[in-house]
Amino acid sequence: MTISNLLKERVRYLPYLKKVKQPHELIPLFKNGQYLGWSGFTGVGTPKAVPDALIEHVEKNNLQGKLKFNLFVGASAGPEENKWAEHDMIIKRAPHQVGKPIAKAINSGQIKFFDKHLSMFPQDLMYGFYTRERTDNKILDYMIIEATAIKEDGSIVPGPSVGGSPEFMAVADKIIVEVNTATPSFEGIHDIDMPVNPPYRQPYPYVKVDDRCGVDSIPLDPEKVIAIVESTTRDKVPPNTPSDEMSKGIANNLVEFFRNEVKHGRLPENLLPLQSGIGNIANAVIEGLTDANFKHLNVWTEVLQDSFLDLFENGSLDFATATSIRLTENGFERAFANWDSFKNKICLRSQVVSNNPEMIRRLGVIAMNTPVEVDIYAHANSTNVNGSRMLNGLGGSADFLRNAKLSIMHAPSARPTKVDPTGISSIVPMASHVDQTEHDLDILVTEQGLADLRGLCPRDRAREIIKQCAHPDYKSLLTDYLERSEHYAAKHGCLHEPHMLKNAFKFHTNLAERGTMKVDKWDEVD
Ligand SMILES: CC(=O)SCCNC(=O)CCNC(=O)[C@H](O)C(C)(C)COP(=O)(O)OP(=O)(O)OC[C@H]1O[C@@H](n2cnc3c(N)ncnc32)[C@H](O)[C@@H]1OP(=O)(O)O
Repeated sequence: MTISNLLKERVRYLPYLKKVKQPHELIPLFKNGQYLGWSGFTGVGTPKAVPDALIEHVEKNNLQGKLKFNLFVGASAGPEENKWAEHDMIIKRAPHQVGKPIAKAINSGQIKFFDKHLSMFPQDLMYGFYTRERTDNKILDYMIIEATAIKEDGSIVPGPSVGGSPEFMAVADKIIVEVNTATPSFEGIHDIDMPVNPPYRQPYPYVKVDDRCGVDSIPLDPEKVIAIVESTTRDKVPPNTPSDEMSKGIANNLVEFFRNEVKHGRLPENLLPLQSGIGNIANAVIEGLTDANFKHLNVWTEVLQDSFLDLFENGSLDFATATSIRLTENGFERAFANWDSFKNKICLRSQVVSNNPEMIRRLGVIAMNTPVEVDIYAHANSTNVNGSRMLNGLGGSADFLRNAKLSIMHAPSARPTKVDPTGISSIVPMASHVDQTEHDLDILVTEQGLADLRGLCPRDRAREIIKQCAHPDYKSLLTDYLERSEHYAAKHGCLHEPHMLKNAFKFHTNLAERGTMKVDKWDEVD
């Protein structure tokens, strides 16, 4: 078959050129029930050509629900996994996903999804934890990895994400490489630690965000590679919602807090390495830091979103390391336009390193993530609306929030429903699902204010959260809940973290029944 010049330029290990195939030629390899690993993290660096060819095959032959896979990706995979969900092609999925179709398939029970700390998922997969039911001793049947180049020794240069690819490749029976010739080569920006299982694992030696001690491509046994496919589709990340008064309010409160920490000597003037989560609010908070005039900032995070480009461009940010650069199309254009200077200021690592508790604690990272809700005692829900509807998954939020020097959660104080513009309070009496505990969180911030929870007992914490962070529509309701709970608990000798269990989820049941968390009255307790 003809091989494009672009592909020949990118594939520098010549024996692979004999393995170049069209995606549809690979269809017979795929059988119902197989275990697949994909590269990618937060919708970038994922394979596209082979997953798309499989969708076409399923559509053409009416195989929906008959050709299904156990699918593992470092984090979310973008439009392809959503199309697979729509075509009922996924049996099991882990550890994180984003998109309405896949969330719908999970919440309808069609896909068996489990979410796991992103620092742990790849190693646990390697341990064979998730394939215990297999009788053939295999872990992954195929790993499909997107590369932006292949070096002379056959090793793989990933694109804008590393994610779990090193571990997935290590345990894959066979590997299919999609070489993306539409995106520039990312050669030189990766620093990859190859997986080693206990008892032989060594400490990660990084003491600064820009340290490099790994390799710049993923080595592999070339015999495992069964096909090279050219891919000509770029990653497509939807635009972020522009920041508004609410997100600017959150950012301002945070900036004031950081300045005060610097003033009191608890943070250096250039702060400490920042981690910022995913989503619109996280993006807007980083936007807010752009105007704050901090200098020589550093970033140790898992995902870089567009707003980090502004921090680089205005000279506030010296260096950023992550496992994924999840830029919008416009963001990638901006990055590629200044690629030569940009690529020296970033480094992409595998997710077991970017999210590693050892590194996060050693570097004193400042972690900032968005919850679904936080309760008055600072237990936070990052994943399940009303305790049961999965949004995206835990992701790396707990990797960072458990181990950071400062663990910060930021959220709007209220969100709208169809019937009430402030129908959902982000502060609730009891979290309907807990991902981050009271033992993890230091700071909670909304556009209303910032609650510093360090060293406070649960009841003081509750008063601080209600006073500083709750929306005015909910302050008196939450105070009423707290005071009634204290009255009830005093009688029963359980005043440490008082609750009225009968009423603890009244906000949530009211929301389900009436579209608002504004409770009319509490159930009697004695
Ligand atoms: C890859 C990584 O792991 S990055 C590291 C951090 N990772 C995480 O924190 C993972 C968990 N967190 C998340 O997935 C996100 O931060 C979220 C979903 C909690 C918030 O995302 P944002 O985009 O900032 O907030 P936003 O307010 O737009 O909410 C997103 C959706 O969740 C819904 N939602 C959020 N909170 C609630 C709530 N309490 N009740 C009902 N719906 C809610 C919103 O209505 C919105 O739904 P829509 O998409 O249908 O409009």
